[in-house]
Amino acid sequence: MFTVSTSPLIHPNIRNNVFMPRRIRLHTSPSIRLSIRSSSSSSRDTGFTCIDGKKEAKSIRDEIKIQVSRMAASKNIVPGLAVILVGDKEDSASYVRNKKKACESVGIKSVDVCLPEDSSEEDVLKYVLSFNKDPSIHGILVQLPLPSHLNEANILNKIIKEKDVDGFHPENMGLLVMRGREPYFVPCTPKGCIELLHRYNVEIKGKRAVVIGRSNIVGLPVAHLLLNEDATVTIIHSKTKNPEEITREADIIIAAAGQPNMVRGSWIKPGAVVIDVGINHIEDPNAPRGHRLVGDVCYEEACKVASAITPVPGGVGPMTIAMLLSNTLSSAKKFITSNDL
Ligand SMILES: NC(=O)C1=CN([C@@H]2O[C@H](COP(=O)(O)OP(=O)(O)OC[C@H]3O[C@@H](n4cnc5c(N)ncnc54)[C@H](OP(=O)(O)O)[C@@H]3O)[C@@H](O)[C@H]2O)C=CC1
Ligand SMILES: Nc1nc(=O)c2c([nH]1)NC[C@@H]1CN(c3ccc(C(=O)N[C@@H](CCC(=O)O)C(=O)O)cc3)C=[N+]21
Repeated sequence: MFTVSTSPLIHPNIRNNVFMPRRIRLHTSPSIRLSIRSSSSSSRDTGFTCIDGKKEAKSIRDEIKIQVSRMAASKNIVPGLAVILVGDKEDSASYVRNKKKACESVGIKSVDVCLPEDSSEEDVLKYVLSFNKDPSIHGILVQLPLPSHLNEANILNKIIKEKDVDGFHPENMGLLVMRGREPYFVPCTPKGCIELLHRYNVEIKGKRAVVIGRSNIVGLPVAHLLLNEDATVTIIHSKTKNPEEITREADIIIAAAGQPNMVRGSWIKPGAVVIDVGINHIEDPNAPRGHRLVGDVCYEEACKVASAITPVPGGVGPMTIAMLLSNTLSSAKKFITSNDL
């Protein structure tokens, strides 16, 4: 069960450079008594809290917008993000569109390169190397997954770590998992998950956390972030036997398996906090376009057992984009500092 703290909302364990820069932490989310499931940011009587990622992401964007305009006024520098998309997968294209819109909303310059599906590694690398050198670009993102003929590692390794706002470069990942070291950038989705826990005042230290999934993008880095926050962490993957027995022990569950509705109500300890990272399109003849988005957690069941849960959509997804903007802004700040030296 979680201990209660009403104020301050800023978590005492936060490590400045790893999560949001302190000045961006101006949030005013409700402090929740997760342990007794009584007070709530939602209107339900049960004490259940729907963790509003959309709202938190908006407040982060508002703060970033202020900082971007100050940077433009005082230093004449506009943070720049380059996104490379190879192929025409609809969900990738839609993510890139959302990100572009978010950049525009805060005044970050966004440069998109859309390459055909049959592009060679050299075609992609040409852009990566050119953005590496471009002083107006502070962050580079290569949209994943890449078409199967391309070697993802070869391409991601070529993004210089100072512009690796996705945090996927092996050096950044290495620094993330080493004790006492800090990466240049923390991957956006994991960072967004932890940021939501902080913003809703969920205590992590000493709690049992279970992460479902061990991918480089989500599962593995989020497990290390939880460990850095002194949680006791267990990772479940596709070969794990009886996962529900493990999740039932968890105070915090982070589900990132890409399996629609995998986590049932019966998998969750009463009062646990559940972060649902999954983005799954399922067919639904009643939905406007014949399909709808669901997470990895069966929300209808989970909300009867958990004390708090992120919805899909409107949970982790918008936070991922907000963290990308935050990483891009920090990169531009570091660029200014290094040029001032
Ligand atoms: N909201 C957001 O901002 C984001 C959402 N996503 C979503 O999160 C989900 C995960 O993404 P990603 O990490 O990239 O996916 P991957 O497919 O790369 O990894 C999935 C992980 O889940 C594990 N897994 C798969 N099936 C099961 C199962 N039945 N039981 C236990 N573990 C299982 C896999 O295990 P193994 O290693 O053994 O194969 C693997 O480690 C997807 O739905 C994706 O769309 C992703 C990024 C951002
Ligand atoms: N290099 C790279 N970096 C990534 O961070 C990355 C990636 N590749 N490839 C794909 C995944 C997926 N991902 C999402 C981001 C936001 C939403 C998002 O905003 N979702 C909205 C819903 C959007 C909709 O309605 O389709 C929500 O959950 O509310 C979803 C998914 C980032 N990824």
